[in-house]
Amino acid sequence: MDEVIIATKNEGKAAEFKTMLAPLGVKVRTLLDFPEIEDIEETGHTFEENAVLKAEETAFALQKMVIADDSGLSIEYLGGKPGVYSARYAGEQKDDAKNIQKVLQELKGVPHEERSARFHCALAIAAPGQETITVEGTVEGIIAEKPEGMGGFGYDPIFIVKDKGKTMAQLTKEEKNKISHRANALNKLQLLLQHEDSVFRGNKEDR
Ligand SMILES: O=c1[nH]c(=O)c2ncn([C@@H]3O[C@H](COP(=O)(O)OP(=O)(O)OP(=O)(O)O)[C@@H](O)[C@H]3O)c2[nH]1
Ligand SMILES: [Mg+2]
Repeated sequence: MDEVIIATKNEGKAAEFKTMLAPLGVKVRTLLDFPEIEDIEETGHTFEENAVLKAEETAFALQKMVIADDSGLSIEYLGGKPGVYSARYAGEQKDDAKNIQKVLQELKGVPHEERSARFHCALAIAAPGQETITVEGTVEGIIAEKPEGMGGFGYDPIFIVKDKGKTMAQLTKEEKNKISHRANALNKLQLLLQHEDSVFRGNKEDR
């Protein structure tokens, strides 16, 4: 494999995949390099369903193997919201600052011990004529009272990583890319792809 296509238009995700895949020496391209591919409607009810939709539609359109990422934040107190609606939680225009404000407003006055949250990342790898494979990674956290830190993207400034006591946006890129939901999912996928021949033979029973 000398090239990987990530079916995302999210610049934050694209940058993280490029950094995390750099040690493999493969060229990483994203949908930012294929502007002709239109937005894919994310009609699934789970991160996994949406990752599969994005991966399969893009693999079909490009006739190549692609990886898609569907990810988001689940907050226990909000019954799992914003969940699969994370990108557009505060409105159709994806706006990270407005999404953060909406979450903080909804958690106003909620005590620290009831602010548990989890980031999810579902990855799907699809190729024309082959069975799609999915993996999921998570990381546990607590929603902060106010945004802290300048790194990352999305909800990172309000997500205190449980094991670090800092927000995801206060971690260095290297630290985030070691412990993030996306890093966990990608590690699982890499383990599977080490057996690429059998995985891509196309039959689950073979694995
Ligand atoms: O603080 C964060 N740190 C992260 O590491 C992270 N990963 C995902 N998210 C949030 O979840 C949405 C994904 O939605 P999503 O999977 O549909 O992606 P997207 O619509 O932005 O791009 P695409 O990949 O679909 O093209 C994003 O927009 C973010 O709001 C994150 N927030
Ligand atoms: Mg999306």
